[in-house]
Amino acid sequence: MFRLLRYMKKYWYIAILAPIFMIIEVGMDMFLTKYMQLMVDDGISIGSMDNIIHYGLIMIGILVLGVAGGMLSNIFTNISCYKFGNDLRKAVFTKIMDLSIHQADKFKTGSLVTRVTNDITQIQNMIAMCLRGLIRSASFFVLGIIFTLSISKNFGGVLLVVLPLEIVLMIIFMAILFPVFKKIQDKLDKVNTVVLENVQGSRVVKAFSKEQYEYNRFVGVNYDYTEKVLFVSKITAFLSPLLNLIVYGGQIIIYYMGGTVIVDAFKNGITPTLMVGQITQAITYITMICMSLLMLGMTFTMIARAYASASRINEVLDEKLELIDGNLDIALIEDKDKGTISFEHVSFGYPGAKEDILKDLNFKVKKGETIAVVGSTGCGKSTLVNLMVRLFDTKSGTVYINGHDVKEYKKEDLHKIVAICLQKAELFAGTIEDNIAFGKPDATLDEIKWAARVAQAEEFILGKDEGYQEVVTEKGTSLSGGQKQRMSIARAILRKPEILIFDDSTSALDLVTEAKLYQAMKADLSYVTKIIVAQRIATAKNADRILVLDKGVIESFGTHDELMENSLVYKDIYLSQLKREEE
Ligand SMILES: Nc1ncnc2c1ncn2[C@@H]1O[C@H](COP(=O)(O)OP(=O)(O)OP(=O)(O)O)[C@@H](O)[C@H]1O
Repeated sequence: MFRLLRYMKKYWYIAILAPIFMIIEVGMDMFLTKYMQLMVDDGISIGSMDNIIHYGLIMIGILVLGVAGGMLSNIFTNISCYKFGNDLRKAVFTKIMDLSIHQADKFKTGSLVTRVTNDITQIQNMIAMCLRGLIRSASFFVLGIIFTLSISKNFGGVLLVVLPLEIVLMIIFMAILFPVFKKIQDKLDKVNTVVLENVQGSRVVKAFSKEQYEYNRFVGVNYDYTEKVLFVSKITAFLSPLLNLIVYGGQIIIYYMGGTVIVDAFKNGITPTLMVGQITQAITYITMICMSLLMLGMTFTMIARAYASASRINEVLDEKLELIDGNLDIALIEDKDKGTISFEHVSFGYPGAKEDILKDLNFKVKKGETIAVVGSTGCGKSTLVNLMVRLFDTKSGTVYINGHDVKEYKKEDLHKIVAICLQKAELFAGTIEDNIAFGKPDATLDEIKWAARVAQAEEFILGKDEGYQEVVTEKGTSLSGGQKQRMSIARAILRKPEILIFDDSTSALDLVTEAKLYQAMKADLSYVTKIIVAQRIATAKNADRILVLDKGVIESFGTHDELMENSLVYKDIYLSQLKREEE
């Protein structure tokens, strides 16, 4: 956990002011109690109005200083803690963005959300508690003991009984509670995971009428989480009254001891060594000491909870990045290599899978060529193109883009050269213009319109009430599947990459629109190398060459006519689709 405190380093000068002002507040509280005693014993008891006014004015001054100290302490605590939380959240988020897809899958989305939000809040609260509460409680505790003993050494005996009892009680409670904190965070992960899955997949849930099933799943994980949290609150609910019992016990003993001294003095006609005000003062201190011990206990509970959260955050921060950027200067890429792709002995398998999905692939693509990738579903087409944008690294062999191993590139540079349009069109909350300009925020409206025109999106965009300014939701519910695909195509085109990849990105377009799209791309993007993953032979047929994947290997690679002659797999797919169309 201490490692995470490095994010506090920048704000140490603000953080240090919080306990300083807190000590002022505590000091003033102590003095206030002292002046209350003087007010009783040296003012009210002897009927001196002058002393009452004198002590009253001092008490007002002390109060003002105490309140100011408390307020400033709160302000500095909050500033430093929120800034710490902000920086830590940024660091964890950045790390999450750098994780490979396998690594993100390993943590699960719901758990990553809990870590960035709730876990960081736990640490933030713990630091606030330490800056304010720990210093406050520790000061009250130490000063309380000193002030109590300064009234009468005999009260030390009361502390010797009360404090060990309280400490033992708290140790028992902590031992019960500490192991539960990690479990609470894990249960919260599960709640977040189910919520996220349902928000992301709400259409599927509705389409399959699985609302009740999903509701039951949510109720299950929510119940588990609530059970754990309730367990902690039930235990804590016992702690407070039990501690109060000990405090009241201590107060009764003090009343008894103090009362005995005063009564004995009256009986013997001598001046008592203790005054009424001092007994009240001792009672206040004993309560203060016990309460501060309770607060210390609470602080340790928060430290334990934050410790569990910190280890979950460190798991993310310590995750060794799989995809480390290279340092290639893309300005040095030779013109003859631009727009080329080459796979040399490339094999790839997903972690944990028994067999490789891609086995020893070798092929080259020239600048400006249009290559279609076909094959049965699940044969590895998306995996193949994902290797070109380095969403994963190969298990063996090398993928060359523009003549350089993809590992040599900085991710940002590689994605300037290669743009991919993923199978599932993802939109973000914002206008149509924002969504198209996502990959090139400085694009002019003319460029955006050009990209939309090539992507065959202009017509439907202009049909919207607000045109390019029409607001779409994150899930793009106001757009059809084909419209979303065309926006996502426009987004990739706008970047004017050297290599453009469509991963089954036109599956929702009718054949006429698809043909128009490829025609427009041929006219406006002839210099761009295009890789088109396609299910439909009608899409693949017009490509310069077609790569047929089968059982992880390249079954054949050639033009439509060549493949119709030489490739059994291609011919099979072609004939089955033709038959389906005829039927
Ligand atoms: N993240 C992953 N982890 C483990 N296995 C995966 C992962 N992604 C895909 N696979 C598996 O790898 C294989 C190839 O998947 P891929 O998506 O590349 O196939 P595809 O040919 O594009 O399929 P489709 O035509 O249906 O889109 C499939 O068997 C799939 O189950």
